[in-house]
Parts: sequence; C-alpha cells; structure tokens
Amino acid sequence: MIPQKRKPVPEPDAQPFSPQFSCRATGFGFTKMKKVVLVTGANSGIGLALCERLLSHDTEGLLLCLACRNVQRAQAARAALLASHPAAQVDLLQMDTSSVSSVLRTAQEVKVRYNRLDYLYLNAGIMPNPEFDAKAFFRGLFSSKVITMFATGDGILTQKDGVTPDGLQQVFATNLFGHFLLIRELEPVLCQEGRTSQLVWTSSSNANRSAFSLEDIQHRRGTQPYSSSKYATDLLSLSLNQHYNKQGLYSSVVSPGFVMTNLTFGILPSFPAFLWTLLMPVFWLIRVFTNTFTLTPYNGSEALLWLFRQKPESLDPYAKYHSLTSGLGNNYTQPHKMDITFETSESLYIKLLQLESDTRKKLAETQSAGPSLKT
Ligand SMILES: NC(=O)C1=CN([C@@H]2O[C@H](COP(=O)(O)OP(=O)(O)OC[C@H]3O[C@@H](n4cnc5c(N)ncnc54)[C@H](OP(=O)(O)O)[C@@H]3O)[C@@H](O)[C@H]2O)C=CC1
Ligand SMILES: CC(C)=CCC[C@@H](C)[C@H]1CC[C@H]2C3=C(CC[C@]12C)[C@@]1(C)CCC(=O)C[C@@H]1CC3
Repeated sequence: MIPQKRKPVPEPDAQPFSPQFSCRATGFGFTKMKKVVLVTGANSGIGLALCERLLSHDTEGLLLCLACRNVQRAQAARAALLASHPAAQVDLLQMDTSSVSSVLRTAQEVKVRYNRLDYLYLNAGIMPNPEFDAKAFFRGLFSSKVITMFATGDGILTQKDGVTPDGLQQVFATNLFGHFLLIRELEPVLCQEGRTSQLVWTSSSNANRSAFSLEDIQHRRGTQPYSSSKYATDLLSLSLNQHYNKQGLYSSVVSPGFVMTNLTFGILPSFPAFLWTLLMPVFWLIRVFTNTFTLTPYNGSEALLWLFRQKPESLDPYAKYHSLTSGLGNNYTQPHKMDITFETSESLYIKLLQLESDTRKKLAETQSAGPSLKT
C-alpha cells in the first residue's frame, strides 16, 4: 500500500450503528464523524476534478480516499489536493481495477482502514488503441445524425482490446468487472444497518445497446469494447439497485459528456494535446448545438457532485444523470431514461456472479499451486 503521513484526525466509529451525520465522543469532546468517500481513477481527469470539487464542498467533513493504479501519479494528485485544501484528509490506495488480485487486496485494506464507506465513485476507465474513422466523421457532419454523433461519438470510434493476465478482456475488466468485484468485496462496509451508501458510476453517452451482447459480455469478438463496457455499466447499476436497495445501498450512473482528458487525447494520437486546445473555439461553437460538450474535467464532474448532494432514495434507477454545459458555459445536471430493460440487467448480473465465482476459483488454484508454477 502507498506510504503516507496521516493527520491525527479521529477515525470513524468502530460500531456500525451511527447514522451518517452523527457525533461521537472523543477524549476532546464531540467530533462530527467524517463521511468516507472512495474514488477510483482519481489521479487525473474527471476523477481528480471530482475530488477537488468534493473538498471545496466540504473540506473537513470528508475522508477522501484516492484509489489509483500508479503510486507516483496518486501522490502527485494528493499533493495537489492538499495544496488547495490543507485541512483535508486525503488517503491513498494502490489499486489496478483490471487485476483481480489487486482489487481483492485493496478491498481488504479498505475494510481494515475504514469501517464505513458512504460513497464509492467507480470512475477508473480506459479506451485503449482507439481508431477514429475520419470518413464516417465527415459523412456524419453532413447527415441528420450530426448532433447525435457529437453527443455520443456513435459510428466514428472503434478500439483494439487486449487480454489481462487473469484472462479477461482488458476494457471489460478495467471499466466494469474490477469495480463489480470491489463492490462485492466491500459489501460489509457498504451495507450497514441504519445507514445508506451510494455507488456512482462514470458511464458514458457512448454506451450503446447495439455494441453489447449477453452472449459475449466481455466483448471478445467486436470492435467496440468501450461502448459495450459502458452499456454493461448501465445494466449493472440497475441490477445492483434491485439486489442491494433493501440493504441501504444505491447505485447511479453518470454521463460526463465530452471532456478533454488523457482518455480523449488518445483518440487522435497524431494530434498533440495543445492542438486540442487550439480547437477550443470550434468546440465552444459546437456547444451551442449540443450541451454535451462539457470539455473540462470540472464541468464533466458536475453530475457526479450533484449526486453526492442527493438523497439516494429519491434517484431513478433507470436514469442516467448527464453533466451538461450550456452555450453560455453554465453547468447543470439532467436525468435521461436509459435504453435498458430489467430482464437484460438481471441476466447480466447472473453472468457476472458466475464469472466472479470462476475467477475466485482460478485465483485460489493459482495461489495454492505456489509461485514456482506461475509463469
Ligand atoms: N473524457 C470523456 O470525454 C469521457 C470520459 N468518461 C469516463 O470517465 C472516466 C474517467 O476518465 P477521464 O477522466 O476522461 O480520463 P483519464 O484518463 O484522465 O482518467 C482515467 C483514470 O482511470 C485510471 N485508470 C485507468 N486504468 C486503470 C486501472 N486498470 N486501474 C486503476 N485505475 C485505472 C487512470 O489512471 P492512470 O492515470 O494511471 O492512467 C486515470 O486515473 C472513465 O471511466 C471514462 O470512461 C465517460 C464519458 C466521457
Ligand atoms: C471538430 C472536431 C475535431 C471534433 C472532434 C470529433 C471527435 C473526436 C469527438 C466528437 C464527439 C466526441 C466524443 C467522444 C470522443 C471524441 C469525439 C468522438 C467520446 C466517445 C469519448 C468517450 C466517451 O465516453 C463519450 C464521448 C462522446 C463524444
């Protein structure tokens, strides 16, 4: 785990009975308990902007935990957050969402460190080896689908996926399955008597039913693993609500819009980041026609922050909450009904449970075989 200096602030209660904003007795009198918020992929882009905004919203009432795969980048993010919020408590965890053993190890560490988890932001994500279809883009510009194309990227993007050392498809493992395992492992801290917890997924407007198949949930055969993983995210969120709401755990999905981050810079690899910045006036113009061009991580994190402020019971499990920015640059959040069905979400859930069980068995076998048999 990442070495860090911890501030002498009170730890959350040892007993799971305290309501969210309770006070507890300490040697120094009564102290308001901190809400524990864990964000995956928190060292850059939308995740980092969210952390910054959460701390601006409530510096002292939160215990923010950044779960990142790269230790140096995580430490840099923590330093940046503490520079603007010196009184904040920011912890670090090393976690690679594409690796089953890494997720299980991190979950164990979370359970040891914190005995409550109020918000879990499932934000880490990749779009590897993207291929931009310039011909389809120019055709789209002069078609009736131009606004949809700019809002969703439909029809102009494909990716080449890889396979993880666990034998899973890389995009599926990183964006969806690692997060699913994390939730399953964290059940004891997420589902506690007398308290609610929220899961917030960074999904996408690129989630598309046509890219997803129940017969190939990992998208081994297609060319749109990203779109498939985000559609699966939408389905999974619905089924998590079905299975966990009675235990006080609620799940929602967000579409941050089109945001310029490391992920999107990779879409046009021959196009350096500064050229994207030069395109800003064009993007501001497009924003007049589609409010999905949020462009900055700050704007893109709008719906993620909005959900933090909502009572989870009031949220619609069939809605995707969109971060939107108007032509004048004002941010707001709007729910849109998702193109998903309850039956498909349940079927996916059963398949994920089966894959979880297979994966755990495989890991146990590898571990019992000992390190000498590993390649
Ligand atoms: N940018 C956009 O327009 C949109 C983005 N999104 C989604 O927003 C989320 C955040 O992406 P964004 O901020 O744009 O891009 P960034 O690349 O800036 O952020 C992605 C984050 O995920 C982390 N990450 C990637 N792979 C792993 C892994 N295996 N284990 C742990 N962490 C990992 C990255 O870590 P590292 O720095 O080490 O790579 C990084 O912190 C993603 O889920 C993305 O799909 C959705 C819609 C639009
Ligand atoms: C004028 C000009 C060069 C416009 C940019 C065209 C495209 C590169 C973008 C138009 C819509 C964008 C978009 C995404 C990536 C970049 C675009 C295709 C995403 C697919 C990125 C990841 C997501 O999750 C959703 C985004 C939707 C919009």
